[in-house]
Amino acid sequence: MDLVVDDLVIELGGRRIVDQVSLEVEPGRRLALLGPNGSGKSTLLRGLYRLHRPASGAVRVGGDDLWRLGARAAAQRIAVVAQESAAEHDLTAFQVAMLGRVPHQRGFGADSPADLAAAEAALDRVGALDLADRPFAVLSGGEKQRVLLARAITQDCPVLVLDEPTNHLDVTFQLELMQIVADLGLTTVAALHDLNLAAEYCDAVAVLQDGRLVATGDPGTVLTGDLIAEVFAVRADRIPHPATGRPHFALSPLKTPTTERNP
Ligand SMILES: Nc1ncnc2c1ncn2[C@@H]1O[C@H](COP(=O)(O)OP(=O)(O)OP(=O)(O)O)[C@@H](O)[C@H]1O
Repeated sequence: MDLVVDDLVIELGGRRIVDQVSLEVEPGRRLALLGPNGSGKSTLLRGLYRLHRPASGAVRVGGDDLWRLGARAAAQRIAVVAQESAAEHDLTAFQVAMLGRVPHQRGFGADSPADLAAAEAALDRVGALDLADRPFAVLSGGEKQRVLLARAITQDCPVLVLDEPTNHLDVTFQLELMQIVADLGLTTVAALHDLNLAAEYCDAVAVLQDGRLVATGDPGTVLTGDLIAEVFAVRADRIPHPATGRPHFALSPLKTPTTERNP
């Protein structure tokens, strides 16, 4: 299922936070949303999962306007791994994973054996089955992140939105999570801070600066040293990843301390 962002504007507190952004993610492709702190990544993502209504423009999923679809139908199409919300606090990890089934259920107490099996399989897939009976609130940041990914998998949607999914994760699970996401084969948009993870695991990148899209396309084409210097104010020396051949970036300050000390 495709995801189209069409001239989207989101205004909050009287400020334009997302400024006329247009994007298209084809079915099964993965887009990394990049940009400095405060550039509008999370706000744009919230526009994709119906938390912020556009001031103008539209988000279409599978050809349908997100706001015409309604909340339940939208939650059957778009699953989200965002920073945790209060909703999970009194639940066990298993119950959090089960929340993914809610958009597919009618009425209360309708957990079918298939729903329970889906939650169990999702926890297993993210290596969190041993956490199933533990209260979500006491889990570590990385453990919570696994369970929230399990909930998104349980939701069984064609589109997946992730907001900084590798936050809190050790390096092993950062790579594991990106691989799990890639293996799901869903239409995916992920806000990432790590340029190397973006270049390694995503088909395309979109770079935001001050709420505006400054570049979009294939990571190898878009992520030039000049673009990275301009947007992030760091020097990026690009090398092919020794194992995969994908673009890899060695980052350093634009003015290195060595240069300043030894002019
Ligand atoms: N509800 C709100 N009301 C007013 N301003 C907001 C609101 N939410 C976000 N903003 C502002 O919008 C701007 C973009 O914030 P956003 O969280 O989308 O950026 P981001 O790119 O995700 O940043 P980070 O990388 O630091 O997570 C910031 O200046 C922020 O203060």
